[in-house]
Amino acid sequence: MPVVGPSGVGKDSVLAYAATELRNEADMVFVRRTVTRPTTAGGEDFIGVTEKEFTRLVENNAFCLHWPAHGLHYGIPMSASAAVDAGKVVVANLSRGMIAAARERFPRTLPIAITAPRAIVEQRLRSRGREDDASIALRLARLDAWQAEENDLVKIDNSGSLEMAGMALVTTLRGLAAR
Ligand SMILES: Nc1ncnc2c1ncn2[C@@H]1O[C@H](COP(=O)(O)OP(=O)(O)O)[C@@H](O)[C@H]1O
Ligand SMILES: O=P(O)(O)OC[C@H]1O[C@H](OP(=O)(O)OP(=O)(O)O)[C@H](O)[C@@H]1O
Repeated sequence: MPVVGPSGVGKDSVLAYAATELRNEADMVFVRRTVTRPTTAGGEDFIGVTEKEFTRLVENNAFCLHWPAHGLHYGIPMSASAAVDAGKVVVANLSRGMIAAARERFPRTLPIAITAPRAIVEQRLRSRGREDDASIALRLARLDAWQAEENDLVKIDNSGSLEMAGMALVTTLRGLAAR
């Protein structure tokens, strides 16, 4: 299931909360993304590769979905596709622009949109401290890149505590696993 929303809204934090809460549930898989960012950058648990390595992985069909955004490349490993085939609920931080591709490849896709007002997103990007001003500007420029179709997704408000949004994601995922 794609977890989407603008950079800085809290997708990785909410995902990490849910992953911890659901760690003993064998039918849930939280995907580790491959990103062209140094592994030392911190934040989400990701596989850091160079641009060259990423291109090689694309050529070798190592990703079921991949996309560029704010100067980086992001990939979802093919193992995620195998987990979907095995009937697991597979959860990954995705670009909003990849929802259509995800739906095409995985018909049961239900996007989960994490939301918060602009001022909160901006403040979170700054306090995260991982990006410089230029990188933050690229992320803020994409804030309104996409408007959710109300019927086609689940929305989770992350303007309050992480626990509230995290538990909302846990409840949503448990509901999907029970379908
Ligand atoms: N509910 C919350 N309350 C306070 N801070 C939050 C909350 N959710 C996320 N954050 C903080 O906001 C920043 C951006 O969150 P992150 O999970 O990296 O966002 P994204 O994955 O959407 O880019 C991080 O520093 C994180 O600790
Ligand atoms: O097309 P968009 O919906 O704007 O998304 C662009 C990228 O930003 C999001 O990642 P994330 O927020 O994790 O990026 P960051 O950690 O590099 O800021 C999302 O998962 C994409 O990789």
